[in-house]
Amino acid sequence: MNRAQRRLFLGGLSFLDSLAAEQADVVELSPPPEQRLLVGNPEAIGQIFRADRQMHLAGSDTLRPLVGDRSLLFANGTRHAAYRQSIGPELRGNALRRYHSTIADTTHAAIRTLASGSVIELTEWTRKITLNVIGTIVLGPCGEDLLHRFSTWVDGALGSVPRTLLYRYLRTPVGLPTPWRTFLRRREVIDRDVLHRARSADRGGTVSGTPCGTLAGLLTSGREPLGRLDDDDLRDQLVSLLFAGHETTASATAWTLFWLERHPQVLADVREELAATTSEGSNAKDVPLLDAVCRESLRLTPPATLAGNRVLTEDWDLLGRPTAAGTRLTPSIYLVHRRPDVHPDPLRFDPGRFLGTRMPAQDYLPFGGGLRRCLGADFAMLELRMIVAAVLRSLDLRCVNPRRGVPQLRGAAMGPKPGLRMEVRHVRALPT
Ligand code: HEM
Repeated sequence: MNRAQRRLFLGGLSFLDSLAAEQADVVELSPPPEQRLLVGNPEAIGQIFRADRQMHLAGSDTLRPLVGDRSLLFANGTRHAAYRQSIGPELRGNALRRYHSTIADTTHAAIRTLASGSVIELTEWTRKITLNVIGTIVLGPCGEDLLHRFSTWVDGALGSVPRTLLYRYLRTPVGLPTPWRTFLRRREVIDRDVLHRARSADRGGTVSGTPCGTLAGLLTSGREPLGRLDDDDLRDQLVSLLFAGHETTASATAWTLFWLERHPQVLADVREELAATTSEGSNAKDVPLLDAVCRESLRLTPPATLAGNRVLTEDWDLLGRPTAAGTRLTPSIYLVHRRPDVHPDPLRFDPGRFLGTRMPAQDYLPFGGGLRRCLGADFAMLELRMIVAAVLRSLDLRCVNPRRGVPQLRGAAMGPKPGLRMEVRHVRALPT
C-alpha cells in the first residue's frame, strides 16, 4: 500500500475532498507493475465505460468475504453476462410494477411505528425499510429475525472505520476471538438460513405465485442461461443482492430526507407537487420535482463513491497517457460529481439542475456505467421516490443534530454520520 492508497483507505473522504479541490483527473494510487489509478475526469471515465469489454473486473477485498468469490458483483465474461441477462429484466421496466405494493406496505409499516414526538436515528430507520424491501423481493416474506441478523453481521464488518480495519486486516482463523472470527461464525448461520429460505421458496413452500415470484425463485429455477446453481453459487448471489440492494438505497433515502429538511422551500415545493397528485411516486413523470430532488441528492452525496475496479486486459491510452495492460482503473463518482467545471457550485443542493434536462452519463454516474452499470438502478430510483413520497405525505421531520449530516464511509457506501437524528413533529393518517 503506497501513500496515496493509504490516504484513500484511512483518510477516505478527506483525501477525496483534497483531490476534488484540485479537480484531479487521474491519481496514481500505486505505481507499476501493479499500477492503480483513481480517475476523476469525466471524459476518461466515459472512455473507460465505453471500453468495458476490454476490462476485467477485479473484486473488492473488503466485500469479497461478505458476498463471496462467485458473486455476480465480481463475475466476468459469459458468467457475468448470464447473471445480467437473467436478473436484469426483473429489475427494470414493467417488472418493477410488482414491487410497488412491497415498497409501499413496508414503508407504511415503518411509519406506523412512529408517534409524534419520537426521535429516529435516520439511517438505521431507512436501512430497516430498504432491507425489508429487498429481503421480500429476493427471498419472499422472511421475517425480521433473519434480516436483523444479516444487518448485524454486515454492521460488524463495515459499521465503522475501526471495525472495517480490524475485520479486513486481522483475518486470522485461529487464536483469540477477533472480529474476523465472529464474522465467520455469523456468516455460517446466515448462509444456512438464506439457502434454506431460497430452497424452500424453490419448492413453493413460502412464495406465492409463479416460481419466479422472487429473485431466489428465479435463481433456483434452473433456467438458462444460468442453469442450476450449486449451493455456494446460489448463496453468493443471494447475499450479493441482499447487500447491494439495501445499503446504498438506505443511504440515498437518508440523504434525500436530510437535504429536504435542510431546504424548507424545496420541501414545500415537493409537498405542493405531491398534494396535486395521488401518485405514490412510482412514476417519475408524475413527480418531476421529487425525481429531481432524488437525483440531486445522489449527485451531491452519492452512496457509492467509486465504481468497480476495472483491470486493463491490453495496453491502452487513457486521455493520451499510455497505460499498460494489468493497470487497475477506479472511476471516482464522488470526484466527478464535485467538479465545478461540470456541476457549477457543486456543494450547493440544487434540484433545478435536473429539471427538464438529461445529464451526460459521464458527468452524472451515481450508478456507475458501461457493462457493469448498477443492475438495480431503476429499482433503486423507484424505491427512493416512493419512500420519500410516503414520508413527506405522512410525517413532518425536524433534524435534531444537523452537524452530523456530513458524509462518512461505511465500507463502500457513503451515508450521513451515524447518529443523525430526526424528531417526528407531526404524523398524518396513512391510506388504509
Ligand atoms: C441508490 C442505490 C444504489 C446505488 C447508488 C448503486 C450503485 C452501484 C454502483 C456504483 C455499482 C457499480 C457500477 C460500475 O462499476 O460501473 C453498482 C453495481 C451493482 N448494483 Fe447497485 N446501487 C444501488 C442500488 C442497487 C440495488 C437496489 C440493487 C439490487 C436490487 C443493486 C444491485 C447491483 C448489482 C447486482 C451490481 C453489479 C452490476 C454488475 O457488475 O454487472 N444496486 N451499484
